[in-house]
Amino acid sequence: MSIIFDNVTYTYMPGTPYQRTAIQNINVTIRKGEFIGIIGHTGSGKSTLVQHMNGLIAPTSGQVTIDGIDLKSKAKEARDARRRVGMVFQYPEHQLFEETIYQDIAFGPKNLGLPDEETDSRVRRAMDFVGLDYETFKDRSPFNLSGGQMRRVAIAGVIALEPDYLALDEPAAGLDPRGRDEIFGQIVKLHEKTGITVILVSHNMEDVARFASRVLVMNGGQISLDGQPLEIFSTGRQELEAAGLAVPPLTALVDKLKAKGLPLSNRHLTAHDVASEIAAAIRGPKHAE
Ligand SMILES: Nc1ncnc2c1ncn2[C@@H]1O[C@H](COP(=O)(O)OP(=O)(O)OP(=O)(O)O)[C@@H](O)[C@H]1O
Repeated sequence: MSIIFDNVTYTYMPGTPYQRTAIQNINVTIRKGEFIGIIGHTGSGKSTLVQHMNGLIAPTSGQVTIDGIDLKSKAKEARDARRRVGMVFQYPEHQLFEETIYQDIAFGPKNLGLPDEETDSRVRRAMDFVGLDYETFKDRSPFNLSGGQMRRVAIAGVIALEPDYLALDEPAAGLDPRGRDEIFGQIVKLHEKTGITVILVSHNMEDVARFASRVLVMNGGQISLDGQPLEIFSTGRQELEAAGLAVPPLTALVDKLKAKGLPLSNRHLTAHDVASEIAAAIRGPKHAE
């Protein structure tokens, strides 16, 4: 069970003066249950890559398959496969439009033709996952909420479709630190409880180091690094900098982690330790955790 990119290249507006190849010869397998972070400089191809995952755009050449099904196919099974990937875009709250929070979250399941009872239980489960109390919020307008709450409603709408894969493009963009923590806390909880595969695009290396068990670094439309957070943020440092990404000094961190005898393959310890050390390096010794 996986999403497989087989030699995928995508060119915007081919044959025009504006032609632009955004991703090139991408070969990557996203296995079920992974929590993948995708980082890279502006314009490196992150969004283009992610939009292939639910067939929103189709490769100019190469193939994307989900659980063995070619997404480009017109067959019903390909449509079903595309639905297995929930997509949360930047500022998803801009897509809220119903009068109540309930109606907004129920929109997707209803559109799938699910019976009211099933729709209702999905709305309840989705609200629970994003930490919105059903009775308190169901009849409220989605437009009288804080930025973080609005975003949670939007994410609940995607979760209510019960996808196997969840791709999020900068889900915390524009939120304050509390809002960021809320959103990421809910995503991590969802991942841990349901085993949903998460693909997280972010400019924020701290977030990626904290939550992802695998990191892909995009540079010039290609995947220049693919590995565990500790490898990427330490040994991959030169490549990160070549990709225009500023990385806090980590040599000391790596030595420290090695001295602690942390198993480099332990994803929780590794990712969490890297994150808190990065946070400490950024904030300075005064606020070190
Ligand atoms: N709709 C489009 N039409 C033409 N070119 C596009 C389009 N969308 C993206 N591009 C170009 O494709 C390349 C990759 O863009 P993409 O949005 O995938 O990068 P990104 O890494 O997600 O960037 P950001 O971090 O700014 O969101 C860029 O050069 C961009 O200008």
